[in-house]
Amino acid sequence: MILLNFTQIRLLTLGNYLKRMGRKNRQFNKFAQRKRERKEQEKNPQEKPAADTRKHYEDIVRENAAFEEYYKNQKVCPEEEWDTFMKTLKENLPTAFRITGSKCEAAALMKIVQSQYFSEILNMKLQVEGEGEQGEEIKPINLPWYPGGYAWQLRLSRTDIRRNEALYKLHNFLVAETAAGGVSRQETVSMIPPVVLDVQPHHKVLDMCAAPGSKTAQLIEFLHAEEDKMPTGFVMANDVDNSRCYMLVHQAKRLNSPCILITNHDSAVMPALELTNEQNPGSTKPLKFDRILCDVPCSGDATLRKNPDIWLKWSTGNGNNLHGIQYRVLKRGCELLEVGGRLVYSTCSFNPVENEAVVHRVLQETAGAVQLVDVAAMLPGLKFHKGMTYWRPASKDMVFYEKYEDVPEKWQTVVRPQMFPPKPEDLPKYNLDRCIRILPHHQDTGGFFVAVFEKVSPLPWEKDIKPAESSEVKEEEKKEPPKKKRRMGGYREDPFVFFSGEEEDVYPSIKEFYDLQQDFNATCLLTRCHVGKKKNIYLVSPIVKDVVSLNEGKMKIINTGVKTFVRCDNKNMVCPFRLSQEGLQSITQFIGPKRRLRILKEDLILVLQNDNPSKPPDVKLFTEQTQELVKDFATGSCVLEYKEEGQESNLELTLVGWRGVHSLRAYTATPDTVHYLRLLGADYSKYDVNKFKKASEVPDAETEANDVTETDATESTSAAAADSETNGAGADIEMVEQNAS
Ligand SMILES: C[S@@+](CC[C@H](N)C(=O)[O-])C[C@H]1O[C@@H](n2cnc3c(N)ncnc32)[C@H](O)[C@@H]1O
Repeated sequence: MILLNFTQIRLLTLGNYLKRMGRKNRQFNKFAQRKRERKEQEKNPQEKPAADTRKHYEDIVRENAAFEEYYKNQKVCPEEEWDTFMKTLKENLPTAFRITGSKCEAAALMKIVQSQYFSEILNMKLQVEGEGEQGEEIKPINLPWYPGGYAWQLRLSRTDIRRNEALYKLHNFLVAETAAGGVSRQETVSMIPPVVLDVQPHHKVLDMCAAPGSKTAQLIEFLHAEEDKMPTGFVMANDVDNSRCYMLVHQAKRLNSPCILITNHDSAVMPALELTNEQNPGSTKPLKFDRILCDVPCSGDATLRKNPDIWLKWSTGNGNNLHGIQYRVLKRGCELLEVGGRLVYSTCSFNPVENEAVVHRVLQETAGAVQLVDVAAMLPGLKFHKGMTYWRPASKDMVFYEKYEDVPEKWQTVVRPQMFPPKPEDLPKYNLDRCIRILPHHQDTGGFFVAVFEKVSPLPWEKDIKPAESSEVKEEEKKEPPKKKRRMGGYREDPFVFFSGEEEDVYPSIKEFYDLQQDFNATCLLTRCHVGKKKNIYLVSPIVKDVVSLNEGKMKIINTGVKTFVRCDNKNMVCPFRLSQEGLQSITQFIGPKRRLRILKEDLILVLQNDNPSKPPDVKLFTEQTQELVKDFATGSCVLEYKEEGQESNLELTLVGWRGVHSLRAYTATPDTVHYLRLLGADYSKYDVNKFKKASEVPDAETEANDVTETDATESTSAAAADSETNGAGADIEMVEQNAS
């Protein structure tokens, strides 16, 4: 047992202790830190330079008199809980994560987490000073309200995990599985909005303010709830900030979904889009969404535990300034929502001006067309306070107002009439108490606000819009060549060029080689260039194709489609395209037996453990069964399949493989390789480096560089790692093989 000696059972203290332990192993390296800061800044330029924040983070005085005065006055927390509320706010945030991926992989990973990684934590004890040898267990908490029980909260902060040698395996696990898409690190309360949105595989889902995309990832996971079945719905993830849209691209890439579309708009003025009208083929209808997430920009003061720099800059003005954009985004969300659909409005702010005031304003304007829903039953075991029904907007000089008439002229453009609460007699109309307020001390998390709406009828201003908005495509238009697509100003993405059908130049050889089934829809394949050699071929679901084709001129599409085929001109392969692991899950059901190899566990481990592209494992090393299978199997890209035969497990893995002249190998990126070896219970120790040990062996700069590999899962994943399928480089390998033979 590892006994950690602390003066208090406080995460803050634990953090400091582990920090000291970490420092023993790691000298501070200014050069590496500057490099890390520069990288951070490039990734997220809208945020303040890391150098400023980093300097403060460790020594920030976690106090702000105006914050306390404002929220005490607003009564966001019962008086008897105030001290606990403030005390918790000043502590570091515990780590939380979700296990993701296909059902069988998630179940297998869950077992591994519990049996291997949590046992390490359970062996650690927090010791209270003066209480002898015994301490309190740092027991991981399974979040009772998360579907399938796949989410966990630890009593350790991210820094604790990163800096403590005893936890290096857990740290490596979180980093590697985040890159492989097996785990998503996400703050506990931030997981709530997608859960209460209740996304089903057939839903058209819009995430209006999506970056960096931790909630988008959940929406995609819920959309793919039916394993091995392409959802008929899709997720459109939008953000106004172009650079942050690329965080969404990385997030989506990790999850390999052909059902996601990333767009770059101000969602308060999101364009009206169209969809093919299934009831009347050849005509279109307005695209309305079944589910909308409206996780608006906010003052973020409920994230003080994670972002202590907010203590330094908090002011009443922040909330007042954001109310307007929050209202406009929510209002547009209500317009884009299908009647019968559900919308979730959320913020990470305690401020009623950003929360209930925005909700109330929209409820008032929509006159009963949208209503708040009570979703407490969807969150068993979650502690929260009900929404507020009374608050007093305040000006920057901390004067609180009962009614708009009391607001001095100089503040009237800041404190607006719509920010005030409903009159007591109108309260029953709005059910503001159905909103959910989570305070940090409720279950040792960040704070959060969630309101769930349902649209029960068209909005008052929608009633006059006739269904004629749906437009017929006339016969003569059908025959005309497609009009030149209008390009959006300043919009520079490569085009999305769909295959015309089976007659597309490269398609026949792909179809023939991969034995593609008749029901595969070739028009869902696309490239990103009009002319020249096709390099990567992407796949989207039919509904995404419909949305892109009908609306490309109206919206700024940043990304869509999973990379499914990659050009690989190789004289041993009749088809010039190899498969890509990214798109394999989506296309595998259409690939015929000609290019599939079902191999044994030991053979799969053999190909995965080989990481030398110039020396792929010779077929003679495989079991007789596999040797027999590959004997007459044509060289080139293929699907490697494995199914665990056991009563307790139903693990099924599908990987991209490469049949060489004399060899067989996997074609996976390193994080995926580690993920599969882990699931198979095989040795992956060469990837599980103890950076603390390494630090004592190599110069400082390298150790610091190792640290940089850890990124916030919610912010980014290693795009490079995910992209480079490092376990294989088909063409090169073949060349080596040929030379050898
Ligand atoms: C609270 S963050 C969203 C977090 C995200 N939902 C997640 O879970 O990872 C708010 C986001 O809204 C974006 N944003 C701000 N104003 C916007 C607008 N008018 N339209 C669309 N997005 C906006 C910001 O760029 C920011 O990425």
